[in-house]
Amino acid sequence: MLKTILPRAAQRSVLSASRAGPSKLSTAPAYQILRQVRRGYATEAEDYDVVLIGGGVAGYVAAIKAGQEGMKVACIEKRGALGGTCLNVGCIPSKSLLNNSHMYHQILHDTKKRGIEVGDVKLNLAQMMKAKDESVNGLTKGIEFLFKKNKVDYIKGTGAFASEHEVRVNLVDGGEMSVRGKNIIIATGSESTPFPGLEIDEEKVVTSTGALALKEVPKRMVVIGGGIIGLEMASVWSRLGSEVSVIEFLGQIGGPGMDSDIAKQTQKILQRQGLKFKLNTKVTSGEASGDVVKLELEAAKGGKNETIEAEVCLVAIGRRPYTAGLGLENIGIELDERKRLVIDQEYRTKIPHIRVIGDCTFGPMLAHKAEEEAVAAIEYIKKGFGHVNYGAIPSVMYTHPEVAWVGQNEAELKEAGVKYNVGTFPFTANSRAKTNLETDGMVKMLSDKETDRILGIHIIGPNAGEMIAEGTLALEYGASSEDVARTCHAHPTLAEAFKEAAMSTYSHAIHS
Ligand SMILES: Cc1cc2nc3c(=O)[nH]c(=O)nc-3n(C[C@H](O)[C@H](O)[C@H](O)COP(=O)(O)OP(=O)(O)OC[C@H]3O[C@@H](n4cnc5c(N)ncnc54)[C@H](O)[C@@H]3O)c2cc1C
Ligand SMILES: NC(=O)c1ccc[n+]([C@@H]2O[C@H](COP(=O)([O-])OP(=O)(O)OC[C@H]3O[C@@H](n4cnc5c(N)ncnc54)[C@H](O)[C@@H]3O)[C@@H](O)[C@H]2O)c1
Repeated sequence: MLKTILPRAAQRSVLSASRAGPSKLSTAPAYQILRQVRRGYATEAEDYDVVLIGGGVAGYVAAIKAGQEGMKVACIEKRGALGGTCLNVGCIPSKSLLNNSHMYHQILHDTKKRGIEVGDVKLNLAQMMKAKDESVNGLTKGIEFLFKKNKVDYIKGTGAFASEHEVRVNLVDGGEMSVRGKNIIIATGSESTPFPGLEIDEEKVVTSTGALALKEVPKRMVVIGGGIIGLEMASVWSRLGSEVSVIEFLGQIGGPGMDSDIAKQTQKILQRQGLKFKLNTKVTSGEASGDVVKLELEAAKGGKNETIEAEVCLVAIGRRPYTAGLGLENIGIELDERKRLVIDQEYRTKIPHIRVIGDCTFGPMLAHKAEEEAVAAIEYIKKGFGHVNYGAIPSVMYTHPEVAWVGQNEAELKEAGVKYNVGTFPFTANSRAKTNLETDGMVKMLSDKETDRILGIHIIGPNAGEMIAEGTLALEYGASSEDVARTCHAHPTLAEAFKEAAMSTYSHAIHS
């Protein structure tokens, strides 16, 4: 049973406004909540089949899927907009800035050789940010539309467990309500891991959220962490004119999963674009003083120390699950040592009707992984079976060129003692890449030495993020490299490089 509890002040405002007549009543704050309830943001109906806490990719996809399955569903989201990190401060705004900063950089440095001479090129950062915000707003509103279409009740507020079946919600517009769920799914996502001692103000010391909304191009930017967030944001601001240095603790960039051959090529290309790297280097401390941020650096394996200064410092050392204020103590659910909610293969916590999906539990922190889990979790509830192949989840870094991979990399195969074949094909030998004057990069394929089954695909090159879909499908269907090599690919396309890498894995490529 859903209860709408209005604060005393709000009750008074409804009462006095109702005495003043209908025009005053409709603007009273408490009436707005009731109107939200009637509009479908919340409902006075009975218990829900499924309640989602969190309206990010995991939560909103699960809510829509549950609606499609005919279940009575509510989704509680506290940020005042649907789509979570991905749509509001992650995938979408970062790709908008990556795309448009690339166009700007290309017009400045690349079009002349193509026979396109452009006059006075100017950056209008405010307009670039506006274009980003418009994409975000359009997409988040689109989810609200899908909620209505699939009869999902959208409750704007912060949810916390009152008991195993009841979630208390502090509404964004004031007031409280409680919802009961036969099933409750936690999808509360993740947050940036802070760097000890460096206070985030999102202006000088920023996480990705601040880096997506800087008001001017900093003269210098220092990035702590050469993972995906670090490299995507470093690319944006370097293209727009900042001198960017990336400090990475490990001996290679790209974060976990990137094949080391590909990581080396990526670093070379990004260096050519102007990025500076310090690998095997640990940031030990930092502070903002006056107009600059100063970081103390130390060689990871001991050695000389140095100081680096910049106008803006981006902290990009990973993300951690977010479960603050969820009232987990009220239901006795615990976190593991990395603050992840512990679940079984069907996403169930130790309280079986409470499940967890997305960034706040195990696995890569990726939007498409969250989406797969959302569909599977609802299928487990509705039908008793679901499916996610964790061995075939692609990763894409949207730098230029893009870097994409799926399956295992060479170091992982070596460590597991698996015998494998390697095939590579460079874009310098691909006709379409040559005509497009975009020849940086290669496709690398790894297959089982005995069976030829594909084990991993690693690409750096133009449109790698699209091309990896073919690799993911091949991996999902258990294809051999010969299967791909014998599949006809249209000419002239970049995808021919994928086919030729497969040919080189099981036999020989034609064009190299
Ligand atoms: C800069 C950046 C770029 C990224 N780019 C990509 C990319 O290109 N591709 C990709 O696959 N992934 C990308 N990611 C990762 C992707 O954003 C996450 O994997 C994805 O958002 C996870 O979805 P989620 O639903 O699990 O969590 P989230 O998207 O974090 O959503 C969780 C939601 O729950 C809400 N919430 C939390 N607690 C409560 C509560 N108690 N009550 C109500 N609501 C609550 C939060 O407000 C939030 O909206 C990027 C991340 C960042 C930071
Ligand atoms: N395109 C995408 O799919 C995309 C884009 C952005 C973010 N994401 C997701 O967001 C998550 C977080 O991204 P991220 O880049 O912050 O994390 P990450 O784990 O990918 O990279 C963090 C890097 O920081 C380094 N590091 C840690 N401490 C350090 C220190 N003290 N000094 C120097 N280096 C240090 C680590 O060695 C690592 O390489 C990732 O899981 C990623 O999947 C995905």
